[in-house]
Amino acid sequence: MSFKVQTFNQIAERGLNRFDPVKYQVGSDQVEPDAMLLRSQNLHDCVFNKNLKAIARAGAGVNNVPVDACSKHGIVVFNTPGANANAVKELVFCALLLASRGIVDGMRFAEGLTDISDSSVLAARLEKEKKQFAGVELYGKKLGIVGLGAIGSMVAEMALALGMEVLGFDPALSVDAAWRLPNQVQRMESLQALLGQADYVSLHVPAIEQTKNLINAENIGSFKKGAVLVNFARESIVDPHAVLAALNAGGLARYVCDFPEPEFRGRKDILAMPHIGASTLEAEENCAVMAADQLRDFLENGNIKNSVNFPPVAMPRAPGTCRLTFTNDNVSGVLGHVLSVLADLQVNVVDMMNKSRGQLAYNIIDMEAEPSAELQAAVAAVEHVIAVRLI
Ligand SMILES: NC(=O)C1=CN([C@@H]2O[C@H](COP(=O)(O)OP(=O)(O)OC[C@H]3O[C@@H](n4cnc5c(N)ncnc54)[C@H](O)[C@@H]3O)[C@@H](O)[C@H]2O)C=CC1
Ligand SMILES: O=C(O)C(=O)COP(=O)(O)O
Repeated sequence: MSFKVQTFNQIAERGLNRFDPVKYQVGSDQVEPDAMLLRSQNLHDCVFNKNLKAIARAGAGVNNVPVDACSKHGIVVFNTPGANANAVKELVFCALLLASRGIVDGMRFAEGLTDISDSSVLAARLEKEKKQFAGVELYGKKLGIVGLGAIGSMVAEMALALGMEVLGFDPALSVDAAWRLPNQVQRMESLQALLGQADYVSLHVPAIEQTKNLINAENIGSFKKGAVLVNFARESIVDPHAVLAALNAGGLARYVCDFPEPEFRGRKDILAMPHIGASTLEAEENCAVMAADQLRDFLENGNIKNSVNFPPVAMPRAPGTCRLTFTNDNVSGVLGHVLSVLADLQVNVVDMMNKSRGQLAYNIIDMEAEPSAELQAAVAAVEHVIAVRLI
């Protein structure tokens, strides 16, 4: 059995090395791939080949992948939850400091004194002027965190360790995420309430329909005067025009983000980085290894871990068996129909598993012996079956 994996973006070597070259052809030039492995590559206009079985996003956000269309074609979409969270957390720490102290302006000023060659004259000038670059401390200030998942919870821990008060808002918080959260985080009942109290607001929500322009012209007036907004989530979550208006009016003091816009250029109150939240050696390796391992287990065994559109499924393989997997619309009777097809072909089932998520159901069936050639086509012909594999 061999597979083709098409890669996009910079995928860490450690992840690529997880693919055994005997079984896998991996690279950006693969055509008709079984799977795709990518970071922020936009796949919304991509035409998927019939052979495509899975897409792995080495990272958290899957807004660059047409997940609904993938589900319709039975394509499993994976991400790597938490694998780059620490990298983002550390850059949020940096963002809080950049927004609070005269770091950028002070360094630019010092660099710009090129006409002074005498170090004691330079030191005297810097001492005289440094009052322009004084700032405030994070200790004792309130940080409001919107979205308390993998990144939000780490940011909360970090802020508490810095002596900040932490307010959190997350109406969709999972039980696992709630367990991870430090109990000093004060739960806010609404975004409005959080915005009204926080000195700093950091956004850590996914880019989905419900979070589009989450910070907008209507609620930007709710921020405390002089507050700082930090966005290392996605550009679509913040309306840039609302932010510019609030900065111009003196409501917001600073906007620090990972998503530059042309209108941001030249402004001292906006610090925009080139989407580097996850760009560390460690995060890139973590994401690539996790994504590659998830793809391998799916391609070789049909197991599914960390998918955003399929249920989690893992079944150990009994020695000497042959595995059938199929995806179907989540309606009654399909599994029974498939089992009767197997019975008609005199196939003995050794073990099986059936799980559903939303509109989709996914099944693994281990069979005693190598089935006859017509089995795959017979299962594919069953009404509501979307995709079938023999592995
Ligand atoms: N700048 C960068 O390089 C990176 C950006 N990201 C972005 O950060 C986002 C969050 O990442 P993770 O924390 O790993 O994801 P996560 O899935 O662990 O956490 C997201 C949290 O947001 C919450 N949420 C959803 N809708 C919400 C709403 N309307 N209001 C408040 N909370 C809401 C969810 O309940 C969940 O707890 C990603 O979706 C991605 O867009 C992630 C990694 C790197
Ligand atoms: O994981 C995420 O959601 C990110 O935004 C990271 O993006 P990247 O992999 O650095 O292109």
